[in-house]
Amino acid sequence: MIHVHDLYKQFENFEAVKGIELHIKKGSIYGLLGSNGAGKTSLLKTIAGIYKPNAGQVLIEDKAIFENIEMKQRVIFLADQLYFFPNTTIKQAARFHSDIYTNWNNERFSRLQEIFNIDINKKVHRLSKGMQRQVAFWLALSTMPDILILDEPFDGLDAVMRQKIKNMLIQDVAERELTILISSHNLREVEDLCDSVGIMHNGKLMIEKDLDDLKSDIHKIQVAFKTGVPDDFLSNYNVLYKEERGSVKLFIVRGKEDSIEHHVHSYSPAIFDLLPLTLEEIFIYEMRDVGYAIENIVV
Ligand SMILES: Nc1ncnc2c1ncn2[C@@H]1O[C@H](COP(=O)(O)OP(=O)(O)OP(=O)(O)O)[C@@H](O)[C@H]1O
Repeated sequence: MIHVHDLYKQFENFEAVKGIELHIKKGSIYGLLGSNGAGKTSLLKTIAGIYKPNAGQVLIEDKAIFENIEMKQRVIFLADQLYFFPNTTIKQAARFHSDIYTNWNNERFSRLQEIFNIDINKKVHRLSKGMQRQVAFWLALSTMPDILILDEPFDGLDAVMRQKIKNMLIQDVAERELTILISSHNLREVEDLCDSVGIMHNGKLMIEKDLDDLKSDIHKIQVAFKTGVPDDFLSNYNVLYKEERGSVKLFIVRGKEDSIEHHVHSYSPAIFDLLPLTLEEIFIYEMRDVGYAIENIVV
């Protein structure tokens, strides 16, 4: 559905997005992760057709999105910093959206009011930060988009509202094949929602994988041997990290569970545990692998 091909976005002399290839299937939820300043927002805004690419292409259903009014009807971008016209009430904002978006669904807007439970005559800028975010989702979902592009979407929402909104998103994906691209630093949220993830660093996409594949491809090993670690232990594996915890050694290794288990057992360890990593741990070790590590800083 979304194809990004060799995409570059430059601000004056600074290249924020450098040759990105990205493919998102219809009806999937894609999580874009990355370090601060990696270029995620720049990429999202270019995919949403807000920024013009300096080179490369963003194709949605094989058509370029930039200045494509028809396509923009079907794509909603929710920015990390929301903007509403000054002094606008929710009702006025809804009317504005209904004038712009031809698929606007008034019935849905009314039904969602029961969930968000905010008086539509209230001025949006007088609402709390979390309530403004609720209004943004309320309006976005009422336009019946085919693609939702979300930049730090859950920022400011309480836990109950976050779950409600996630359920609504999942329902739209299941029922009408909504496609979602979401960037968040809350990796637990991404882990819950997404079926594919991409990790960006310094303007480039380092990894793009199904979440299940990503998780089945990297493991934590805790192991101890009676007579120290054998010399060639894990020599055929890509070890991302190792640490000694007394006699127990910890390794973060790329590889499938079966292969690692078979390999480690062949050395008859005294203690052996093989554990999956959370997305947060995978992110930290993958970033460490490209030189973006947590330092032991003493202040
Ligand atoms: N409008 C702009 N003009 C100039 N430079 C910009 C502009 N927008 C972004 N940049 C630069 O591009 C780089 C990437 O910024 P971007 O906001 O895309 O990163 P990000 O991955 O979303 O970061 P974060 O996780 O911190 O929100 C940064 O160095 C930023 O200073």
